[in-house]
Amino acid sequence: MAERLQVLVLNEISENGLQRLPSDRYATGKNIAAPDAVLVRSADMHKMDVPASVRAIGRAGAGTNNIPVKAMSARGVPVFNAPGANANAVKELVLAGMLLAARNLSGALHFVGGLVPDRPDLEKTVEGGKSTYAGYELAGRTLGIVGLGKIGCLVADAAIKLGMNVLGYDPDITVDAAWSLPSQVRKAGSVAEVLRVAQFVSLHVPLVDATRDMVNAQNIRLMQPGAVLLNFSREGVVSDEAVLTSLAAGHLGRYVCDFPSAALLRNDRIVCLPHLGASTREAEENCAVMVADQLRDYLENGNIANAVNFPSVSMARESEYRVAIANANVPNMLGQISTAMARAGLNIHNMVNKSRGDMAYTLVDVDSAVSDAVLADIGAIEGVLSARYLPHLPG
Ligand SMILES: NC(=O)C1=CN([C@@H]2O[C@H](COP(=O)(O)OP(=O)(O)OC[C@H]3O[C@@H](n4cnc5c(N)ncnc54)[C@H](O)[C@@H]3O)[C@@H](O)[C@H]2O)C=CC1
Ligand SMILES: O=C(O)CCC(=O)C(=O)O
Repeated sequence: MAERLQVLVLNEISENGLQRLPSDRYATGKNIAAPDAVLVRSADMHKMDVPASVRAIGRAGAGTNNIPVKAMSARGVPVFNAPGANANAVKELVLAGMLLAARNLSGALHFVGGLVPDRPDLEKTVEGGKSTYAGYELAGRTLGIVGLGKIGCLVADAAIKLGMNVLGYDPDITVDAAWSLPSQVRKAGSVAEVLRVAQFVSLHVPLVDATRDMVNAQNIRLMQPGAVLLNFSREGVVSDEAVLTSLAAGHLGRYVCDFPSAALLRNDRIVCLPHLGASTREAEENCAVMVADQLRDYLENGNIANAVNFPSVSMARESEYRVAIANANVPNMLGQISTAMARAGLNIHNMVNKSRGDMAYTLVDVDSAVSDAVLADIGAIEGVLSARYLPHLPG
């Protein structure tokens, strides 16, 4: 049996996903010393020395802020994610979050949890206590969404169906996302406008430099008195300090978030969930299957779909002998690569080259086997970040 590809699995990954990596070709597990690839959910890979053997990283989810993407790009290692695969799960939890806030559900549940079962006045206590938890309805209220990607668009659609008014802000909205939005969604021109107008504000952006502290001490003041802020994006997108100050001043009504930092605990106006957004059977399976399929196609065929740091590249196999090269997006790389191949007497059968920002990626199918020496020649070209030989596996 040919040597199996080694996949280090850093978190619990749905079995349905792991099964996409058949055991005759792949070894998967938590204790793999020289992995070819890594499968991860939320584990913080910034704290880890990513072994030199790693050729690809698959994030079974959306956000990649737990992965050192820049360092991986410099090594020619693509980081795959699973766009949209957990979006419905997050959308449903955002709806739950709005209802938790509007109907005072966490306080109400706490009240009921404290009732004494065999007291004869139980019913009276329930009826007497309930007025404390009276709330308001979502229909007719305004929801502002920052980030109209996979999740933001689903939240917008669901909120419209619940009778809410929706406005959204996303300066880089994709054409597909814009097409998917209900026509009733109003376009906002800034985060400030969203904060000013909406009674509920839900954030659905990645954590990057530009979104860090997106809601902060300066702009939280723009929110309507009693408004609800929902953060299912990431810790860091909202300033905890700004939230605590605004809540203490009686300005912000409630904060609902999926990231329970120490500062946010034990505050009855804050609803903290333990990063549960994507924790449904369906989302875990969708993410794991999508990312395992992408990893496998990359490891075996060099094809790339849904990498956050590489262009999408796919070429049907027309030859048994394929070379995959990641290189800096600078002039004359293709010339040097094809010269190295020609020197070795290799005839190019088919080829595709694409770039994205500083990164370029090339697949070359040749008519005969490629030696280690040719691969080393290509790898030695200045600007080549990685070069792999991918002979077609039988089956
Ligand atoms: N709580 C949880 O368990 C989960 C959290 N997430 C978080 O939600 C984020 C969004 O996920 P998806 O919607 O799937 O990603 P996505 O990539 O489909 O959408 C993100 C959107 O944010 C927009 N954006 C980026 N910077 C912006 C800015 N400064 N202002 C306004 N819009 C901006 C982008 O243009 C894009 O349309 C993820 O990056 C992750 O951090 C995602 C899944 C689960
Ligand atoms: O895998 C998880 O549970 C986290 C999901 C998430 O935060 C994401 O997909 O960005």
